[in-house]
Amino acid sequence: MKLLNETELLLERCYIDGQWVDAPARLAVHNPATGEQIATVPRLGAEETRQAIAAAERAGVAWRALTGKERAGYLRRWFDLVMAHIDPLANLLTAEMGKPLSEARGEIAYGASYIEWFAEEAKRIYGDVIPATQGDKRLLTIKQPVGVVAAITPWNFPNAMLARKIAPALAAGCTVVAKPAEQTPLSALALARLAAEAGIPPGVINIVTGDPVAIGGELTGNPLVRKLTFTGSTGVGKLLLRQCADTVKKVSMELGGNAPFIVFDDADIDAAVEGAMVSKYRNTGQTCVCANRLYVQDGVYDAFVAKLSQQVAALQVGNGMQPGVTQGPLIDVKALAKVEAHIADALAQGAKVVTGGKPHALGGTFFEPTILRDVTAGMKVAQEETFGPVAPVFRFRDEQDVVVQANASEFGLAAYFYSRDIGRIWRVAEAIEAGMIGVNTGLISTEVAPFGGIKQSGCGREGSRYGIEDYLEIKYLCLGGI
Ligand SMILES: NC(=O)c1ccc[n+]([C@@H]2O[C@H](COP(=O)([O-])OP(=O)(O)OC[C@H]3O[C@@H](n4cnc5c(N)ncnc54)[C@H](O)[C@@H]3O)[C@@H](O)[C@H]2O)c1
Ligand SMILES: O=C[C@H](O)CS(=O)(=O)O
Repeated sequence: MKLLNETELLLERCYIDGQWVDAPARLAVHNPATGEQIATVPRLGAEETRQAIAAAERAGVAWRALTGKERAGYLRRWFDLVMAHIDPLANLLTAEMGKPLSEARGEIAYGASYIEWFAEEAKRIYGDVIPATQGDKRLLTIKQPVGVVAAITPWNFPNAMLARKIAPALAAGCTVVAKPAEQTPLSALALARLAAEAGIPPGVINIVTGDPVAIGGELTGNPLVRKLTFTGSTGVGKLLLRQCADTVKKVSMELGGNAPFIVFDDADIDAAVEGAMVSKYRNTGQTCVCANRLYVQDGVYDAFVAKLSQQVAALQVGNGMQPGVTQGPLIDVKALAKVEAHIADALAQGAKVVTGGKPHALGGTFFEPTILRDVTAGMKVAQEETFGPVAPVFRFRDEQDVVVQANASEFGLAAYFYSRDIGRIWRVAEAIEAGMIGVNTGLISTEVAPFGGIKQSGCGREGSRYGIEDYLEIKYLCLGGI
């Protein structure tokens, strides 16, 4: 296997129809830890997107004609190449997004696990033979690829969110035109470089960087695109849903979250603190499944806050490339301003800072890991996704009270709770309105389980044996005259 170095994986051109495409108009890519410009990529628009869609349409003819096993072979080689390049890919990811290198390596392996998973699922796309109701008929179904898929992805997991979309699409026989977030295009371009190295034919994967509105307008309006898969904020998701309506596209939406994290008085408090740390502060609190609201029963509230505070104090804030750093910078000044606004709003309504609460002494977009106590439902930290290292800790009285509080959100992506009472575990797991629930754990994401939300956190599922269905159409065949 030929290994590419970091320079070969740092692409500053788009990938369309197997060609690396340049353009004079540029988008700058910055390292959020230092503010330095690390690269520029083409600022493309609707015309180049049209060309990419046409290329995907052309490539789809041969790609869908392959057997599932043949497509699996390509995906397997791509997986092997991604894992063989985990170090340069992680360096690129940390440079453009800021997360600590250890988390970046974890993300590369996590994204690759979806490629591996769907390399296997590609061989298991089954139809049905249906018992006919008339003697001269034979009924069956077959599953066929949707066609050209548009993928739009966020900056917080620039590798894994794209792999989680391209892998099932290609496994199903679809082709893809993807637009990564303008803050973090390099991971997507590096993935495409390795896909080309794996022999995935030109036009099967296309990466377009540039003006999100112009590119998104073409991806959602072009009738050749038969499906949109989006991961990002609920606001943008709603806009894209509306834009897809005119051509009635299939859609998958992985949107915002506001996860409740509940600690009952019968919980293992040390385990709950450990779970809160990973759920709240992973990726510096910039994940869609982060604990956004921590609810602790009255009897263990003070003990939990004290233990959590000790753990938070041990977090190391800094440049993600430095050994030992566990909290990187926020992605940009807009994200920093939102965190500050949420804290100011909470303090104005009576909350107290237990630890942190202000921008870090390092400056830039670094922020002190924060715990707030005595918070209430009317605060922004309860109603909105903070998307930063802030843990607001709410009190609650009893099971019924906390389920009502937890469900008082338009979001329903992830939720977590800690209890050692099996009856309570079943009652609360069935009552909480979320697509995914962690019970006595703060880390739930895996390629083998269905990832996705309900309510305004989205529709569809990624990963698991369900994830490929969103890229397939079921065709019913009725054979008469038998
Ligand atoms: N549910 C999930 O799996 C999941 C995963 C990661 C992030 N998210 C959510 O994403 C949000 C943070 O990511 P973000 O700030 O990148 O979200 P965002 O919605 O601002 O951007 C996401 C993507 O949409 C693009 N975009 C923005 N406006 C667009 C438009 N008008 N037309 C077309 N494309 C457009 C952006 O360029 C980016 O590529 C949070 O709300 C987080 O919860 C959800
Ligand atoms: O932020 C969104 C990601 O989906 C988080 S996870 O890595 O899949 O848990």
